[in-house]
Amino acid sequence: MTQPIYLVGARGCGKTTVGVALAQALGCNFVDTDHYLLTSTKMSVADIVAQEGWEGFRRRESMALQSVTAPGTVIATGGGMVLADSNRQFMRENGVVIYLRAPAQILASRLEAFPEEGQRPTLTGRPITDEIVEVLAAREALYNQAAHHVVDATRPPAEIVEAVLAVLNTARAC
Ligand SMILES: Nc1ncnc2c1ncn2[C@@H]1O[C@H](COP(=O)(O)OP(=O)(O)OP(=O)(O)O)[C@@H](O)[C@H]1O
Ligand SMILES: O=C(O)C1=C[C@@H](O)[C@@H](O)[C@H](O)C1
Ligand SMILES: [Mg+2]
Repeated sequence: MTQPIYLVGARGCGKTTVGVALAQALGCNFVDTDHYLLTSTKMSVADIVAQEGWEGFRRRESMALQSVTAPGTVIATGGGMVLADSNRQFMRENGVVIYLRAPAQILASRLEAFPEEGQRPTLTGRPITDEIVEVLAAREALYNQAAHHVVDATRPPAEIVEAVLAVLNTARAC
């Protein structure tokens, strides 16, 4: 597999968790756009949003997407990467896009257990469960539009990796 693999989906669907394991299984590199921004700006998502607003963060994450795109790489994107048409188009044209889909209730329980507020500042000002329902309703169509493949992300990470490998239908080496 030489084309980049982009993992998309809502906060808590497991893009980072599954991405690390998938890259290991494929013998690929792994990058995460949120982590890339954290290390390149030395600011958390909350810091960037406080200084530049969500608009500034979205601009930076679109640039990060282009910077991290490389052959033989599994790329965990931020939950809002699909919001920009240009990002969806870029991912579809430059690699294989996998939507890790899970219902709001499961996402909320994962995020309540590990909120990581610095990297996941509130998007709506509402409690996590309400926010996830609202955000998923607004974005589900965009995740589906972006994706070449949709994978059930409610199972344990190792099973999700196997499901992704099955849809990729490819040798496990870059
Ligand atoms: N398949 C899974 N089963 C159970 N827990 C999971 C699974 N995938 C991820 N988690 C847990 O859910 C939390 C969020 O996972 P992760 O950070 O990978 O999500 P993400 O999609 O990268 O979120 P974000 O969009 O905020 O970056 C973590 O605490 C992780 O351990
Ligand atoms: O769903 C979102 O809009 C976000 C998800 C995270 O991955 C971060 O990219 C950031 O907190 C925004
Ligand atoms: Mg992540």
